[in-house]
Amino acid sequence: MAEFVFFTGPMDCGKSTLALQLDYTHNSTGREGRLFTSRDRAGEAIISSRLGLRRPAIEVGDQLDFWAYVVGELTGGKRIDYLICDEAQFYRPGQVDQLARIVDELQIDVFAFGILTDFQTRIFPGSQRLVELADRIDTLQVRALCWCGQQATHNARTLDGEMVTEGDQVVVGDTASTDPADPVAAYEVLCRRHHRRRVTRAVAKATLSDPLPFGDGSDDDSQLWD
Ligand SMILES: Nc1ncnc2c1ncn2[C@@H]1O[C@H](COP(=O)(O)OP(=O)(O)O)[C@@H](O)[C@H]1O
Ligand SMILES: Cc1cn([C@H]2C[C@H](O)[C@@H](COP(=O)(O)O)O2)c(=O)[nH]c1=O
Repeated sequence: MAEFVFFTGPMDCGKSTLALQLDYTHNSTGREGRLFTSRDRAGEAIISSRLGLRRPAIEVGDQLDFWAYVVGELTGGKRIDYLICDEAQFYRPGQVDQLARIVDELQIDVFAFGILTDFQTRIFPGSQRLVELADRIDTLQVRALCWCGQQATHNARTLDGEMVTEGDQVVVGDTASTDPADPVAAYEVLCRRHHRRRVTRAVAKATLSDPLPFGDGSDDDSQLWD
């Protein structure tokens, strides 16, 4: 029975790495897959992981019809056993419906990877549809950490180290970007408490005399309430 799985977690938790690992594992057993992505930081039509792995992929623009693409390949005599779909938060909900149809009617596994929520803690429309339709939602096991040492569950967009609260939902960017000349937006993963209080690593460093990176820290930032 084919499966529709949504692998999710905050930025920088290893989703793209797992996507490429799954492709490698399935492909090495003789299965044929197709890789898709949307607006990867490394550029168009590429899946890149921070561990250095990179693979060419099909870029998912708004017009891409997964169903038509797969049916076209199959009727052209090609074989497809699975799809790897990275940055799936950027897919249109209708495209996620197409993926579910591919699983059910063509018996092709679909493995989708993406973040759930944006910098304002709102769910991306594509991720919402994935939550609604996937057979299984798998939260990644490599837990990204907030600067305080708690599990990072939220994605903050930053400017000069401070959290930004207004802006477009989609702005491609990276958690490692510290270069102000870097064209991509900067992001930082935080626990809910520090996302709510807008306490990024830089703010904590500037405000707290002794930020405790892995202590309990329960009241250390009480002065940082707005
Ligand atoms: N130099 C490194 N050495 C070991 N692991 C690394 C290194 N750089 C990144 N990682 C791992 O890769 C993860 C990010 O992987 P990536 O696939 O790019 O994440 P995502 O797609 O979820 O944003 C980090 O959480 C960390 O575990
Ligand atoms: C929170 C948030 C993120 N994005 C972008 C930033 C990155 O380009 C991707 C996430 O990639 P990753 O492989 O999971 O690190 O999403 C965005 O456009 N808007 C946001 O609010």
